[in-house]
Amino acid sequence: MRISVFGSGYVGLVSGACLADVGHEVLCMDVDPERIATLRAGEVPIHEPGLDGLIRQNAEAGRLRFTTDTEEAVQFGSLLFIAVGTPPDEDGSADLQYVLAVAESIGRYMQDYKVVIDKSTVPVGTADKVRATVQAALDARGIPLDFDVCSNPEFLKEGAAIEDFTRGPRIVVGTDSERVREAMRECYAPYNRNHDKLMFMSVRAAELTKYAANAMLATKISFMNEMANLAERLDVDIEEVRRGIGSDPRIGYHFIYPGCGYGGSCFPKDVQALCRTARQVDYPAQLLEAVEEVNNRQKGTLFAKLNQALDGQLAGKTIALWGLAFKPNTDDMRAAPSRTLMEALWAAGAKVQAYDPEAMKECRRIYGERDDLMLAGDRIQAVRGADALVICTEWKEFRTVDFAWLKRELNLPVVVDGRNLYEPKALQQAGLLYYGVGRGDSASRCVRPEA
Ligand SMILES: NC(=O)C1=CN([C@@H]2O[C@H](COP(=O)(O)OP(=O)(O)OC[C@H]3O[C@@H](n4cnc5c(N)ncnc54)[C@H](O)[C@@H]3O)[C@@H](O)[C@H]2O)C=CC1
Ligand SMILES: O=C(O)[C@H]1O[C@H](OP(=O)(O)OP(=O)(O)OC[C@H]2O[C@@H](n3ccc(=O)[nH]c3=O)[C@H](O)[C@@H]2O)[C@H](O)[C@@H](O)[C@@H]1O
Repeated sequence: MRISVFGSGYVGLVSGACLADVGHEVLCMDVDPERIATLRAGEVPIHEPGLDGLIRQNAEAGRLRFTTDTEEAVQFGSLLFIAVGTPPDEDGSADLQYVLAVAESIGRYMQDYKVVIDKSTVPVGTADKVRATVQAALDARGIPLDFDVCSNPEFLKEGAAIEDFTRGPRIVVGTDSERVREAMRECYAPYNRNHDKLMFMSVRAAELTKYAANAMLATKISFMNEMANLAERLDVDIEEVRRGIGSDPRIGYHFIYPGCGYGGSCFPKDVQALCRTARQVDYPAQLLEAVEEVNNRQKGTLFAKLNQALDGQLAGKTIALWGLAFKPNTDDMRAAPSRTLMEALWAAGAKVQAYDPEAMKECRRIYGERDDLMLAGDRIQAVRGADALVICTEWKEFRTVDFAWLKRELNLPVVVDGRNLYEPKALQQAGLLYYGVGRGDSASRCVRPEA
């Protein structure tokens, strides 16, 4: 099939490359000329494991192309995927301007029947707005052309995006049209061989399914962070509790890792947008509002622990920071807990020596050159001369540490572990003061972020 993808970010590029890989002819379009030039030069503007190779192979095979030409992209595909950003508006609701700009272009340039597919995460009712926008542009041209709009939300995770796209448990399609059902069956047939993963439903149900999935996962995390904070005050190790509840298949082990709060481009904005939708229909979503509140508080927890460990004497101190990305295997720092921590440390007059395996360039782009930020070449350099160490991201290379070495390097023997990577006893035996999240042995050192 001929497929155009509007928006060549995480979702657009991964979807485009994966669909090309199973034999479709794909044209990825983006309004950012630099991004398209980079892609045409054979480079990938984001860090996503496996994506470089997939793009290269399919571009070389001529199945995957890139353009900034909207008209060409509208006319190329019979399936037009919208995968542009839906950032939060000032009031927290999803900003649909990019989605509707694509819809307007589709109406302006289409010459024959198209299936318009909303892959961006959009509030319930957006497909109607997309349909109205395409129709208005067609009406302005005075051309009666047929088209359908469906919802096909994306559930991939950054860092495992290709695996999630190609082997995800379900493909949700919201439509009431048989013609669309057939087109989507054909599009996803190569991913739908062993058992039928396609789930057809109403457009509005598909739109809400996406928010409900993210809200559920975010709720699990905030719930566990709440339990961790409680465990800390009750002298219980939350890691024992996590294993205890995860073994119940009704609960499961996924998404119950306590930590320094969820970040990324999606959970924070999607929980906020769903709260906003709820308020618009006069239903204050108390649970969701609390999920967000707990998360915001949790993001302050590392600073609070460090501040307490250093008796409020952060001014002039140098803090080593391992992990800048909002999670491992990505360079993405959007809403990352590391940013909340660094900004609080700077405000308190401390310096940061940071290292991340992938996000150094992104950190430099966000914060530029500053006297209170040293970007280290590796984790060892980040620790050298520092007073204390904080871990914000659970990259594999941070899991194994010689604690005796760490004790020798740090001026003060303080380690704040925002991802519970270590066994408290091992650090304590090495003479380090260990602060995890909800760890029994550090229970006496529980800290209220707001304190
Ligand atoms: N990042 C993720 O892991 C996931 C994101 N989503 C959703 O998918 C959507 C896209 O997210 P990302 O790929 O992360 O965004 P992104 O910010 O990485 O990429 C969006 C791209 O769209 C381009 N763009 C903006 N206006 C355009 C237009 N009129 N025509 C063509 N391109 C245009 C931008 O230049 C940018 O390159 C969002 O709604 C997001 O919530 C859904 C699942 C996973
Ligand atoms: O809509 C989206 O964009 C995507 O949002 C999330 O994916 P992503 O944000 O890439 O990353 P996650 O692995 O879900 O992690 C999000 C945040 O939660 C944190 N987290 C995750 C799991 C956990 O147990 N504890 C925890 O604190 C991570 O550290 C990270 O900061 C969802 O997992 C995807 O299914 C969804 O498609």
